[in-house]
Amino acid sequence: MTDPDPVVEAVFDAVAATAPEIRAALPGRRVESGTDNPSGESVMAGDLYADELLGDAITAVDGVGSFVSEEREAAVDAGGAVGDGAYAVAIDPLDGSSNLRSNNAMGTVVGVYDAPLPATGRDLVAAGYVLYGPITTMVVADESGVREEVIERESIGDDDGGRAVSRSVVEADLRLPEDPLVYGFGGRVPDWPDDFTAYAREIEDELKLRYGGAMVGDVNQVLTYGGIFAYPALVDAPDGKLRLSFEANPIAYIVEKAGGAASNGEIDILDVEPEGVHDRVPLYVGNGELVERLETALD
Ligand SMILES: O=P(O)(O)OC[C@H]1O[C@](O)(COP(=O)(O)O)[C@@H](O)[C@@H]1O
Ligand SMILES: [Mg+2]
Ligand SMILES: [Mg+2]
Repeated sequence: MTDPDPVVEAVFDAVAATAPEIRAALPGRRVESGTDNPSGESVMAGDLYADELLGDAITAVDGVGSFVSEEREAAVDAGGAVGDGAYAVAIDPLDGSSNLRSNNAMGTVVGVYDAPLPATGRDLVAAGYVLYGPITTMVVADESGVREEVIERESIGDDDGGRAVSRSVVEADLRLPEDPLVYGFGGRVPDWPDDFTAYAREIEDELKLRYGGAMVGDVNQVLTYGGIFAYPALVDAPDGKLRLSFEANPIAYIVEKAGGAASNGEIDILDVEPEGVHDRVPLYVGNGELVERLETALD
């Protein structure tokens, strides 16, 4: 067992401390902000708020040299030299924010890289996500494995401004169950390529559909019950929808550390070479056997 990296721990302390604040701020931020992000998608008020809070909290961590967000065009210089003692932290501040209006699950995704971005997922030293479900949980993966914590506000007293947060580890060694149960595939079925549709038809016969429209929630179901999540290549969008640096790489890192696999349809997600920090990539992630079958089906 390797000792925890203090910078990684401080990053996830910052994320955990921010999570209840983000959650508490959502009720008044279920509307569009009027701006588009670098991926050309409409930004919700909740996206902007989460991005600001997390940006402030993460850039304040000693040992973070650079902060990059799905909602920002350029990296924020946080002080240290990335790759030379400092890390680059990439976030999707609010994942699944189209679920804000319908009050369904959402998340925050975090990747800690030891190389300047864009970098491959092999440069991740840790990754995690917060899931704003009926309870707030945080899953963190690093070299030593994957754990799940429950995050709660400890007190709403005046002394601490309501900011004290407790973290309880509820699963110290999270592993993907061997027998898969659920699947969730994004995109409109008519937009799926024929080879993926054929694969989906097989999976529909074997597993139970669970799709909530937030990658973090859908992947968390796969981690809990076993199965496969995909946001596939689409006929008119061969790179799919999800972003490599902020979404696919951190999720691939977590699921692989939990004993599963992640692919872009051809190779391990973690080996995909990015051209830019906002690149998109198809993502197929879950039990190894299901991901291998998918790769064969897309040959
Ligand atoms: O609405 P669709 O097409 O099902 O897309 C859902 C996917 O888009 C996302 O919401 C994209 O993430 P953002 O909300 O961070 O842009 C994923 O969480 C989810 O898997
Ligand atoms: Mg997202
Ligand atoms: Mg987002």
